[in-house]
Amino acid sequence: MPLLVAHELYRFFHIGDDETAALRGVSFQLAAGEIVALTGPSGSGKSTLLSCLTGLDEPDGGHVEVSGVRLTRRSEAERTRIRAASFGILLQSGNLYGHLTIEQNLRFQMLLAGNPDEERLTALLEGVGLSHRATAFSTQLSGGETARAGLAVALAADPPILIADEPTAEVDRETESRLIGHFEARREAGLATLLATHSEALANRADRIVRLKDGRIVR
Ligand SMILES: Nc1ncnc2c1ncn2[C@@H]1O[C@H](COP(=O)(O)OP(=O)(O)OP(=O)(O)O)[C@@H](O)[C@H]1O
Repeated sequence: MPLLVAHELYRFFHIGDDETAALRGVSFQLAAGEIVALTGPSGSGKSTLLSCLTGLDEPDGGHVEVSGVRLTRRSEAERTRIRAASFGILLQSGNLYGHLTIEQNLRFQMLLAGNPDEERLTALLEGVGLSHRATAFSTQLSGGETARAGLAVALAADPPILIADEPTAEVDRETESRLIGHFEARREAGLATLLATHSEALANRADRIVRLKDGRIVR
């Protein structure tokens, strides 16, 4: 059974009299042990799709299932519960609490998941190359460091599904290949990973590429 299923998702945004159809009937599946790259031009609907898949946003039509459980059209509290149990999420910004240090952010995420583990915390920091910045606050990090710290937080609870929006947007080649190593380790462990990316290097390492254009999947 696929871990994540989207059935015919539609999402419209209105600003004044203008309507943007950000998603126009997107159906999609993600299986355990799979890395899928979501690509498409700027404005094609990638971030909107990720928000709907994780229940951070509600689609106007269609629905999402996570491990066979409907996520769409539930209360905020229920969506939050399902999201916490199933997803690690890396957004383009806002992944870290600014008043906590990087290691405190990680520890907090592990506590929320009910699984504090100092060894894992150390390994995660090492894995994203931030051991030396463990006690820094997010406001003290560069763009690339912020992205890597956000990824460590998203990975902290070993989520069955990792959803990452542009995870390698601000990192150098070496760091990008290190992050790809993390995604491949998740595949080996039978975990699912969905990455929205403009990086060809990253997309080419995925098992499958799903392309969006004008809110639709193009084959
Ligand atoms: N909250 C919003 N209000 C109005 N329009 C929105 C909103 N969010 C997204 N849109 C519009 O929906 C369309 C899809 O946007 P989305 O951010 O999903 O694209 P994207 O493929 O992730 O782009 P990028 O690669 O630049 O991040 C765009 O036309 C965007 O302007």
